Amino acid sequence: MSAPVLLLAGVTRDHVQGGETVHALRGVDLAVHAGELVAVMGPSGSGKSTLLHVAGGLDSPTSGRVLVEDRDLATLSAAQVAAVRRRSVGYVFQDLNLLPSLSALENVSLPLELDGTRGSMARRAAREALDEVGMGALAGRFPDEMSGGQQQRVAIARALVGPRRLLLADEPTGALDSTTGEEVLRILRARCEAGAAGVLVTHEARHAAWADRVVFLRDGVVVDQSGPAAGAETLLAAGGGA
Ligand SMILES: Nc1ncnc2c1ncn2[C@@H]1O[C@H](COP(=O)(O)OP(=O)(O)OP(=O)(O)O)[C@@H](O)[C@H]1O
Repeated sequence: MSAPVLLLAGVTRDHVQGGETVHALRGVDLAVHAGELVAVMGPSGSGKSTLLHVAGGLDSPTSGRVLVEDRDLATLSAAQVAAVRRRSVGYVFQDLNLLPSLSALENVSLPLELDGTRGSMARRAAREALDEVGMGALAGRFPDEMSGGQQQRVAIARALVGPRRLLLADEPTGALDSTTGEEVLRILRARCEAGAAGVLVTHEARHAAWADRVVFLRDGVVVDQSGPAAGAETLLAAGGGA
């Protein structure tokens, strides 16, 4: 089997808060391969967001190794990690963070332009990403001219734009209605089937059902891993759910 797109090996992350140390991750091992969507579930405070931040180079582990496309982030300079984040990693957060003064097309092309891609090429890639999420016709709209669901799709297009191979989604369906939420998951799933590796943090078993595998965290430890829907339901029934 080829090397995983994302590999966490023995990852710990301690946060110091008010003189106390919180062990947010305590020895997590996780490999996510191309074509795979992995759901991460667990009670509030179990370390899900910390895991996603560490996986995407937004935060550094206290110990252990994080490899993205075979590059060990600990061996890279801050500038090199930033380049990995821009080129290889797409984040979808609940908080959309679209820039209000930019159109959908400009919001999506911005990360590429910041990375030095020529304007015309960046806009072409942005158009493709907007088409992929069914927003091509609204490329000229500004965020306040779009519904919440449309804005979320633009945020996803921004995460997908260019050849990113690792998609990290933290409760990406947020406050969306269930139809729009399902559409977001369908897009993530399709991108994984096209060759990306995805990690989806979710509290909902029916969202985890879109994943190939469910990883269950409790107190910063992976307590179980299983197949899709049935696995998530079983784990929740066992009392792990938030
Ligand atoms: N920057 C920080 N400083 C101090 N403690 C933190 C920080 N970030 C997270 N923590 C703590 O680490 C633990 C794990 O937090 P994390 O946000 O990763 O959990 P989570 O599973 O994503 O929770 P939720 O489902 O509520 O979003 C919690 O105890 C949290 O309070």
